[in-house]
Amino acid sequence: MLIAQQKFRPWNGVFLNDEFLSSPDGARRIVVQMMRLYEEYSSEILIEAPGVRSEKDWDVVESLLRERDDYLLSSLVGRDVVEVGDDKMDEKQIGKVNKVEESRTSRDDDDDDTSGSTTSKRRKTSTSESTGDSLMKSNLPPTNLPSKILNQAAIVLFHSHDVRLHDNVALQMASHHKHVVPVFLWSKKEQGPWGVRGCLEVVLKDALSNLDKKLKQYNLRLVCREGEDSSTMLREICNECGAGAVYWNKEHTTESRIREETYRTVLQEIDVQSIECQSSLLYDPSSPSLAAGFHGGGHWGTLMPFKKTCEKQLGMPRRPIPRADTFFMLERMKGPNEWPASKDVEGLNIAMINGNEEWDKPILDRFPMSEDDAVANMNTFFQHGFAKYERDRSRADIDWSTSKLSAHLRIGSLSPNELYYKIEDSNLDYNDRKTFSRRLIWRDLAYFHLNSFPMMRDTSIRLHYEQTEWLSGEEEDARFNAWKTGNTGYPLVDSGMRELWETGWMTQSVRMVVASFLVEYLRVNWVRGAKWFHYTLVDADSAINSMMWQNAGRSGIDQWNFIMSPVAAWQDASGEYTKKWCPELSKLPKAVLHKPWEAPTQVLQAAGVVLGETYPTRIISDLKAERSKSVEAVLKMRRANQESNSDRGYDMITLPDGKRTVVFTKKEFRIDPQGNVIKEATQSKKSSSGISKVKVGKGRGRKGKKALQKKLLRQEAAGKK
Ligand SMILES: Cc1cc2nc3c(=O)[nH]c(=O)nc-3n(C[C@H](O)[C@H](O)[C@H](O)COP(=O)(O)OP(=O)(O)OC[C@H]3O[C@@H](n4cnc5c(N)ncnc54)[C@H](O)[C@@H]3O)c2cc1C
Repeated sequence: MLIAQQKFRPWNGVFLNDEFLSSPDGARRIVVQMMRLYEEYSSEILIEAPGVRSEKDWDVVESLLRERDDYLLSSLVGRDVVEVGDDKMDEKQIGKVNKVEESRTSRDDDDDDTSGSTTSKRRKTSTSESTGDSLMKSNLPPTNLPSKILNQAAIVLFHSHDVRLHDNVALQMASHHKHVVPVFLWSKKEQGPWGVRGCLEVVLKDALSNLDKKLKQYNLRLVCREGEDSSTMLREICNECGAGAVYWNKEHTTESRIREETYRTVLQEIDVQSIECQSSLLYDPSSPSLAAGFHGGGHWGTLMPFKKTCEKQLGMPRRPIPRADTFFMLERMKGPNEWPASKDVEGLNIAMINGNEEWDKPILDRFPMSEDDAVANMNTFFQHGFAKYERDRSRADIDWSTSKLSAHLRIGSLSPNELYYKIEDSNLDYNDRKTFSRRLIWRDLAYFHLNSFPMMRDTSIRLHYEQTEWLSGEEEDARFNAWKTGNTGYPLVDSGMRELWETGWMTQSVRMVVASFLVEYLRVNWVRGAKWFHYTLVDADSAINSMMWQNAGRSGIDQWNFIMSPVAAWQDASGEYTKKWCPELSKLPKAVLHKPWEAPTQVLQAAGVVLGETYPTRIISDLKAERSKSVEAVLKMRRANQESNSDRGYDMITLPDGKRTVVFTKKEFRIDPQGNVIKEATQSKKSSSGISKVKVGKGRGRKGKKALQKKLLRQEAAGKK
């Protein structure tokens, strides 16, 4: 009717060409073309109210917007898109589960780490924020559901790794539906020992509450349900909303994999699509495939080979969705006509504080958990710490020596892709930014390890290390209790453990000191330390935590090739850190602050310190003797497991595909077939694997030595295949 009216009584000053006036299809084509053009130039479209009066009119507008978006996606992503809204599409083609994988951009150049500056130039040319361009970089796959399903509600599940609206792939994908229902399902029972508990509950609750507030700004909300079994709740909520699809971001943990499998089954039973996305890591940890043996410049599953493999096999990480796009998505998104029943976030049985203790306050004061807080935190770090990260990152006494973004990354209030490209697009020289950038690859690596060894949270990856003898009984309990309460008598260790208890956080270098102390000197099994950390950390992440504890406990893919001294305390060169967390020592001079037992009596008196009264005496005093016992325990276990010993005395482990591989093993643990520690000044003439005689001792530079060691390992790995 409108076309006929415009043909015969056109509005003044409005030109409509013949194609537009020829038919509704012609008009639609022109409108979509114009919308594309606006979108390309980032112009916002205002929809005039008199023209859109009813639900039906609005449906037309939405279908136009979808058509525009799908065109942009198909042309930019450069692949065939199933027409959104094409009901003729055979529904069987859709498949019950649409796995939304990271799409892969091929890179034929090898990103050698040393060539970082050229890489950075190449990356920096591609930072245009124009919508279409960024959609291409973000590589979001188009939704390929027929309009029948798109016209039904989509449920978007939020868990504990993706509590954000921006750069949330599941939410972005679901936004193609007519109605969207954001949902959080909480089952305390399903958490288990490595799920959300302790301090993590505090930050999760705050993040959920802030998410709900933000959604309300867009007339949306977070529907929260609580019960024993989340899949039953999911089924109920799907039925109540008449949902056509459920979207979620995979969490990549051992328990989430089981839960997601149950969801898929339940949804299939009620004929609802499950759409799984990936948004909490740079790469899906099940995607890269590492060959056994000495691989790409390092042992299996270590950082640089992993990074290079990901880049080669999967391309560079996905670019984040531009913030403007998130805004427009939320502006357009509509909730259901009637919202399903929901609990308040505050009413959920998460981090319930009994009594007046308010132990959550210092945690939330330090780590407020909204998306805005995450961005503010990130920006402050980039202003004050980023440029000095290479130099200061081990210092616990310098503010912003590290980013303190771990809780946001863990809960997902900050997208790792956003942080990654904030680093990569910065003006900082490659050598000044590379370590910080690699921290995000470490995160991914931890999930790769967990994906490969699901039992690693409490069982040694080097399985034979399960036989290591640790301290036991009352002595073990006494040492462990002193450690966890910050009463070991070693000020740096106690400062770290007190900071952890009070605020849920410690910088990495102090985490290493306390972990090393527990394992190497107190001789307590690393699993107890890992459990305590998991309970007390704001960033408790069962993949990263166990990777680090396994390495500290020597049974991981890596072994720390150093021992952190509890006394040297270069992490607290000024002493301010210890003075803050052990205030009873604050009047001690710096020279004895980290070893008060060495202070003369008058110095202690002047500082008001009475060891054993105002501050504990040392729980162990002969550090050297304790360390020797630790080394002896490992050697004893290794001697009893010669079949896991390579020709050069390295540990061998079995990979998930059944292949055996060599993993780095500290020199002090390398033994020959007779069980003697290998003294490695000169390699033996020719080992059974055919390694030729090479001098690796004196007379070669550090680089030369490293190169030779690599060569030997390569030869060895080749021999083992
Ligand atoms: C024994 C031990 C246990 C740990 N447990 C956890 C844990 O449960 N959760 C956790 O997030 N980190 C853990 N870490 C790693 C690291 O200590 C923290 O990520 C870091 O201290 C957080 O502070 P930040 O955000 O200022 O880090 P930054 O130095 O600013 O690093 C930026 C981000 O990179 C990631 N990252 C940094 N270091 C590592 C690492 N070694 N491995 C993987 N990712 C890393 C984190 O997400 C971090 O937020 C552990 C380290 C040790 C030694």
